[in-house]
Amino acid sequence: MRDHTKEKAMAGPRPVVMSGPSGAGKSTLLKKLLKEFDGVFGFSVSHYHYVTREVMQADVAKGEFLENAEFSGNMYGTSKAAVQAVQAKNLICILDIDMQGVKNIKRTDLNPIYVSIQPPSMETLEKRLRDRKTESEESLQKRLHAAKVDMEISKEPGLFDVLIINDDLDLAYGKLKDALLEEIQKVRDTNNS
Ligand SMILES: Nc1ncnc2c1ncn2[C@@H]1O[C@H](COP(=O)(O)OP(=O)(O)OP(=O)(O)O)[C@@H](O)[C@H]1O
Repeated sequence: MRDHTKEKAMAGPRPVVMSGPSGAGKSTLLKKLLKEFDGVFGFSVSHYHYVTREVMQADVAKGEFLENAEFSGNMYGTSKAAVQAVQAKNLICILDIDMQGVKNIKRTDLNPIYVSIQPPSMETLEKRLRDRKTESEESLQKRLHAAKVDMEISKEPGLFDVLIINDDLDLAYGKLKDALLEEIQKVRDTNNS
């Protein structure tokens, strides 16, 4: 059998997908994580691409992008190469992506840990989004609708490795840490060796 140990070591730590509806608490949990584990996590640079539309579209078609979107006529995306660059620095790359992004990344060989952050209920989600005071009524309704869809799809067996209901923040954070502990330890071990 071929020995893949070396290749894996060179690839670096597994990335982490953090998905879930807007307002579920992804940023809140991430902030805690970054505060507790300094120098362990990294972010892929989501860049505007100064390439022609044709080049970008070809890359998207080849599956080089995990996410791509278009804002005011510009195309942008998170590329696989950007994630690998973070891994090469021995950092756990955090990918805050939506369901479409999750499906795209499944088609790559990046092998992330898939985490879904979910609100305890639609009512709680609505309250949190309203209290956050970041949305207009229209955008709030849009997010609530998208959340319903997201909550349903997330239950699909095998789609996520861990599904965390963010009710009590400290409990949810504990679960997130448990899911990532092995990878965090690897980063630390590599740094200390
Ligand atoms: N466990 C919790 N209990 C109570 N409030 C919470 C909890 N987790 C997060 N919140 C609050 O809910 C709101 C939404 O959380 P947050 O902004 O982290 O969500 P998000 O998933 O990152 O949303 P978006 O995708 O829109 O950025 C925030 O105001 C946050 O302070």
